[in-house]
Amino acid sequence: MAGALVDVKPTPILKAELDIVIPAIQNLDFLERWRPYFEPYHLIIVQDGDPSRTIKVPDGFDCELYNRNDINRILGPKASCISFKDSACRCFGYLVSKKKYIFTIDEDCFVAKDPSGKEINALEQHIKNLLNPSTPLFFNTLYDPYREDADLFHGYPFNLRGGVPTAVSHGLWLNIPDYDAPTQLANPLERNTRFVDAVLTIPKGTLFPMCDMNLAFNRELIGPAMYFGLMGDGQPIGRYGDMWAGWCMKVICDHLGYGVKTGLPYVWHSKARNPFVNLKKEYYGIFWQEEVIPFFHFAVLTKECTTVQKCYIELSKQVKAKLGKIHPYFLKLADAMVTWVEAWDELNGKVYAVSSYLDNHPGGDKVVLAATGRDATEDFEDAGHSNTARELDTTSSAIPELGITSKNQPVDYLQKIKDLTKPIWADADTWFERQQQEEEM
Ligand SMILES: O=c1ccn([C@@H]2O[C@H](COP(=O)(O)OP(=O)(O)O[C@H]3O[C@@H](CO)[C@H](O)[C@H]3O)[C@@H](O)[C@H]2O)c(=O)[nH]1
Ligand SMILES: [Mn+2]
Repeated sequence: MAGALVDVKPTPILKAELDIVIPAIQNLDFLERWRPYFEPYHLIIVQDGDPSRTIKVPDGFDCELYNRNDINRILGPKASCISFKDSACRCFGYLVSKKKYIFTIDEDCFVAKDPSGKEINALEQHIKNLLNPSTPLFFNTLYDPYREDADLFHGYPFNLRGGVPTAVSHGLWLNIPDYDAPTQLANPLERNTRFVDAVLTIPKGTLFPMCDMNLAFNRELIGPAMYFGLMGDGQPIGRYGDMWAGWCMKVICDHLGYGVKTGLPYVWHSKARNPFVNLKKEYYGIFWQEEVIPFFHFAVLTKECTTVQKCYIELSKQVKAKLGKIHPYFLKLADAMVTWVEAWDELNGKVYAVSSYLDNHPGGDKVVLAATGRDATEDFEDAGHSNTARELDTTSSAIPELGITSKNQPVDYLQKIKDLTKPIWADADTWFERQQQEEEM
């Protein structure tokens, strides 16, 4: 019966709903290794560095490639917000994509194997993570309850068992870990050989160091927050783009009631970079992060922040006011955050956050996501949100803004238990003995 109570959806391939974004400074021969997994998908290659160089992509892949000239042509003056000579440039791919989901991977990451020697289909696991809810509001000690072989533990509140929509799936890496330069210098030969078969929701109110080597997200839910900042050429800092995005994204997910998962899938990270080169890029970040992280811990978004864009603009104001004192760089970064949102809205239109939809469209309206013009009403209801949420009385255990919208959710689960176990009630007193006999045979 494991898993019977928590509906585990089969994993669709989503090839028409997902783009793969890869930042590149060299030929993408690594795609040959991923061909069985990536070939059905559309790739968006963001070529960094000298635009006159040619990046070769193996035949047979459906892809579009953008170099710096393309970025300048498409964004005009707003191109100033896209980093140059840093992997943070990849967020341009999130901007120009028109799909619901994004998977981003580095070109030195390959297919990993699990302890049994079986290849890991990283994309399939990310899709599974994104399509199943997260549990940021109450920690499930058996990890991700929405996996085939797991469920919600005794004592898990029934009115939270529906979980919340998952916005981000943060995968991990075997072999070369994503260490900062000082840690790498102190442990030059350390390799990550530990495969942990778990997916965890990062609890609400907890930040984490997001790594973009093996990352997937729901672009319609959280896309406008996935800006990787001003890194690399012309900037005092580099190699912090993914972490910056992770801190902004997590504060916004916590506010809007979305979940962030980390754990499976693993990829094989093949190359360590020169720690001395990395140290030069990271240097300021190592000191600034000790002040930036408390800033995000205590950042407050008000109830007027009902869309990702509004949250992001509010964060940029707080960055300017509170981090500008650390270094003038943060004043520039705060402006770039606004430019990014303007570029996003210019290319994609506004994307509704779930709770904002409830505020702006009580009962009955369709949920049409302007980013893609897609009617997302069904997803919206599937994710446990219902347009009738506004009609719930406030005495119910429902917490609409946290994505818990159905006051009869506890009844749903209890009713499900009754329905699933009905056959047992017929001969309850002998059922258990029979189970034990069968297990002993
Ligand atoms: O200037 C650059 C450098 C690299 N790229 C592309 O970005 C990825 C990652 O490059 P690389 O593997 O050299 O760098 P790592 O140190 O392993 O990067 C990881 O560490 C963090 C840096 O912020 C981040 O979490 C990971 O990306 C490759 O695809 C390069 O081609 C680039 O575009 N521009
Ligand atoms: Mn790498």
